[in-house]
Amino acid sequence: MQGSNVPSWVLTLVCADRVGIVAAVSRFLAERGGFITDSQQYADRDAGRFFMRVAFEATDERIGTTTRLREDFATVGGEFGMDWQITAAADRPRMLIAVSKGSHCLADLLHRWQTGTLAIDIMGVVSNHPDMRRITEWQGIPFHELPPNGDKAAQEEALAAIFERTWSDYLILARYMQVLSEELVQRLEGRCVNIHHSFLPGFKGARPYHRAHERGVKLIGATAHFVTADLDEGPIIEQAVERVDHRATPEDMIRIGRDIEAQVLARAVGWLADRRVLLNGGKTVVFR
Ligand SMILES: Nc1nc2c(c(=O)[nH]1)N[C@@H](CN(C=O)c1ccc(C(=O)N[C@@H](CCC(=O)O)C(=O)O)cc1)CN2
Repeated sequence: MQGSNVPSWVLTLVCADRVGIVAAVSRFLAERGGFITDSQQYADRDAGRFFMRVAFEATDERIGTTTRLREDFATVGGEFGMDWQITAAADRPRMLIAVSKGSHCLADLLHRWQTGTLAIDIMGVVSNHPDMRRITEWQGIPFHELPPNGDKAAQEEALAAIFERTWSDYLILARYMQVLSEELVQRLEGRCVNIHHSFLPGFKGARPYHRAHERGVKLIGATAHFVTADLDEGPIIEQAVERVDHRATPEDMIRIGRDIEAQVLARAVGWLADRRVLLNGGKTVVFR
């Protein structure tokens, strides 16, 4: 089998670390003519946990279908107590995007999706303001305006209902400026990612650029992280910084920060789409 339409898959796994994991995985694939195109692994010695991502493709019919692969791999997974996934490389994750009034991260994601450089399906955009309706519907994507601020329960119930109704895999907070309740965060555990406009752990919460300016920092940045109930404390997926100096006003920092935020969030979403991000307690393993 040759060429780009060769059936291909990504296997990711996390399990207690021990001898023989890589051998078992590679034997499983070799027995079925699985051709490994990329393999990365990491042993967290402190946690005693092993992480692995293997991209592989079929060389003949022996490998079968995705369903058959999953049925067969369950034996290996069970033997090692793995938390594993096998996903067809062509399967694009379904993303629901949340935004408030800032367009820069949403516009960047929409452009990358529209130009095919971000392999995701955008199921819709939800917002607590009407401002982003035009840019969203212009791309032919459904826009959902949530109940107004102040009725958090109604707002969150509507958001959760859209997430479930669209069978979304991830909720991307692309500058969505409402703090999600613990109940909603638990409902979306490991499936909700936020872009915070600072280089965490510095300047959590609101108005980070003004506080950074007040502090006189020389670097500003942005952080993409999984969302937990604790504001801006979730496992970090990606970060980046830019140099600033004494002449930079808060407005300059906000302007410089927009580009950093958009790039960091797009990289994080791209790695999620490629199944390159694994949770490791309060941290992540990212097989770039
Ligand atoms: N449970 C969580 N929810 C959210 C997180 C998070 O980490 N955990 N990140 C935020 C995004 N964010 C910073 O990145 C952020 C958003 C909002 C606020 C805030 O203080 N909001 C005020 C209202 C502001 C407004 O209406 O404009 C509030 O909710 O009272 C701080 C940080 C997204 N949600």
